[in-house]
Amino acid sequence: MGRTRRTRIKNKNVARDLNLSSDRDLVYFMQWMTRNGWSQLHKFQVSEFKNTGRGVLTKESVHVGDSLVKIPKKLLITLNSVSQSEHFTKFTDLSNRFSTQQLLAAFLVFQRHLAEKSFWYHYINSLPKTFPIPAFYNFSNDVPDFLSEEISKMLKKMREQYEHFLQSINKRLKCDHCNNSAGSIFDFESFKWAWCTVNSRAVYISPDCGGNLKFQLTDSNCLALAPYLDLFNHSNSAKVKAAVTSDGSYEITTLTDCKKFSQVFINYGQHSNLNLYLQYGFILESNINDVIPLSFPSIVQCTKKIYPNVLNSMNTYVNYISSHSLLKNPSLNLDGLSWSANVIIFILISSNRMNLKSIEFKVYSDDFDDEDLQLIKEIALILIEDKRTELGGFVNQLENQGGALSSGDQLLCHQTSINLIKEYLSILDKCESTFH
Ligand SMILES: C[S@@+](CC[C@H](N)C(=O)[O-])C[C@H]1O[C@@H](n2cnc3c(N)ncnc32)[C@H](O)[C@@H]1O
Repeated sequence: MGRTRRTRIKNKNVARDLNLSSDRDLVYFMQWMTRNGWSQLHKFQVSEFKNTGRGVLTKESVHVGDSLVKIPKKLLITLNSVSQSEHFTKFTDLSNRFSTQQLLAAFLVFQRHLAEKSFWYHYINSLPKTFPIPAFYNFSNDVPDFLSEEISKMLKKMREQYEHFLQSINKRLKCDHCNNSAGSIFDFESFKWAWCTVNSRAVYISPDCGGNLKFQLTDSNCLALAPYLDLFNHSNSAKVKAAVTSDGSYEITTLTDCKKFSQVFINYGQHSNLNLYLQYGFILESNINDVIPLSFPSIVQCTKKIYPNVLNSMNTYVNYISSHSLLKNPSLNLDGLSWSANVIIFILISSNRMNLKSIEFKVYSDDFDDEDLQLIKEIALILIEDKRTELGGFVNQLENQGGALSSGDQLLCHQTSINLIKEYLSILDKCESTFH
């Protein structure tokens, strides 16, 4: 192959991303950051990537130990910023207790409504208008139960925080800026946008960094929005260190190298795909942190296929399982069964052959003999086959629904739910292979 053609093919693979540095909102945003004490530490360029959407590309090599970003204290939105805003605090009844996320979200709603009058105007303009997060689209009716339960929980939390905030403000009080009432400024749609912004973009800070607060909190004050840092996407292979420097800046140092002209990732933490989907609206292929959650009834149902009487003699054992938190997060994963799934199956199949003391001894000494392991394996293979059938059905059902959706992020959210389940199917194959 000639050199020119080889180069062209190589470039085709790397150069699919779109340079966003001349995007008007981003230009104003960077200018505002610079005016307020921020400076670019590397030749970074905000770009649109084919697989991950908007993120940060580096035009030079970045090495272990390099600082990626340093966001000045003045540009961080913390509860201290919220506390200091008299415009905002005058609406709220300070005898109430709030959560950090609730206050940051409400503050963002208020700042967005101030438009050009807000110090954060250019930051707010740089934020996405919609999110490919299932709770943002109220997807809970169109997806399998295990997903809709999680989405409903998230929606419920968001709703409750909104309702509670609304009850804690003087709704009739007029805003000095626009003369509208507080009740009309803090509408649910704006709150939902702000809540999803905080949920998918806030970083953890030490509670001490928040300063003196006017508010009483229901949690520890440990979240902040960090403009520009929140343009970095996540990868499991990225390793970073976060620290608040002596001048109060929020600094991220990379513990992995980044090649010239590649995307610079940070790490949001060790999340399963379900968690990534619910909180951030994306999933990772072959995610090492991924697991397929199992419900206790589904384990019992599969066990009954070989041991039909299993539940009849089991009240003591079920109590034992519940009281020892063994029901916590049973799952299938790339290495087989999680510890709790293993133990639940073992207890279920042993209830007719052993007394509780012997079972307990085996569970806590992890002393399963070949016969035990063979019996557990038989149930595990049934569980895997059942899950495969169930998940295959969900994929078909979701693929048939896709046509009715129109908006970009809504479609993306729908496609991600299909990809999540397809990833589960591939985990099942790997999980099964550990038993052969
Ligand atoms: C902190 S923001 C990162 C910047 C964001 N992409 C933007 O355009 O502003 C987090 C959001 O970025 C997206 N994201 C982050 N990492 C991703 C990844 N590896 N693949 C796909 N989307 C990702 C998700 O939409 C997530 O909710």
